[in-house]
Amino acid sequence: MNGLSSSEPAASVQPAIVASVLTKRYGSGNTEVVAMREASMTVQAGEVVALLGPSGSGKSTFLTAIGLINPPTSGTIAIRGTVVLEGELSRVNLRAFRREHIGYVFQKSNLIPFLSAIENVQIAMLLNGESKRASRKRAFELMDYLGVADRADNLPSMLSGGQQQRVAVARSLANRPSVILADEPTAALDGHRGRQVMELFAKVAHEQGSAVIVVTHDHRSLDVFDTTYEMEDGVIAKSHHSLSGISS
Ligand SMILES: Nc1ncnc2c1ncn2[C@@H]1O[C@H](COP(=O)(O)OP(=O)(O)OP(=O)(O)O)[C@@H](O)[C@H]1O
Repeated sequence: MNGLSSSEPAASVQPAIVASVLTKRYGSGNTEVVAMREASMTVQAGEVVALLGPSGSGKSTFLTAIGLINPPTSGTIAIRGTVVLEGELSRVNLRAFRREHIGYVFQKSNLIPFLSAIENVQIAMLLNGESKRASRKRAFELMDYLGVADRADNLPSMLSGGQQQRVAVARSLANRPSVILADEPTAALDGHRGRQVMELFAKVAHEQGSAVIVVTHDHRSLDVFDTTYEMEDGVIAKSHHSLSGISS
């Protein structure tokens, strides 16, 4: 008996995201701002997390650090068991890693203005080596799911802010990333559409096993999330409210 069996821990047992004691300083001397102070968070595959906090508390700084866009000054970030950043030092090719594993939805949709809505979704897949035909099919399905398929061939400038944001959400899901990060993705949407987008993130997390972190000010949709964190003055803490336990 060689002892190798299916009881061997699978790679998926690793948390999807482990952020450990992240600190971020902007500037120096008189103008120094400490935007994150020893912020830590572990997110499991399939978990959908809300990050709340007042303006300027460091939420975007935290999210862009996890998104490998804005490295922390110190602390480590591991994604699916791989240490990707140690302070500002990258341990992997960040651009390639980001493209393969991370979907990001910004406060503003950041669509490419000279590509149609569907091309904006498709391009994420084309860059990952997907065929034109398969990427167009999936882009259309995602847009249909988000209620913007009828605007597929329009340029972003012809779409409302909310429609642009839904295209951006479709784009973030295109490559079935293991980590999805969204910075106030529903700010431009009405309550109903906003809730739909939050529910979609939860569905993607639960069905595809993606780890999702959503920065939000919208307390009305908090029941959709598995875990809620609050950030204040650069410090992250798990929320005391047990949302699943709210009965009223
Ligand atoms: N590039 C930068 N240079 C200097 N200071 C910055 C920079 N980016 C952010 N900050 C500062 O860091 C702190 C945290 O900002 P951050 O954008 O992360 O907060 P936030 O919680 O996302 O805010 P909001 O909810 O308003 O988007 C703020 O004091 C901000 O002014």
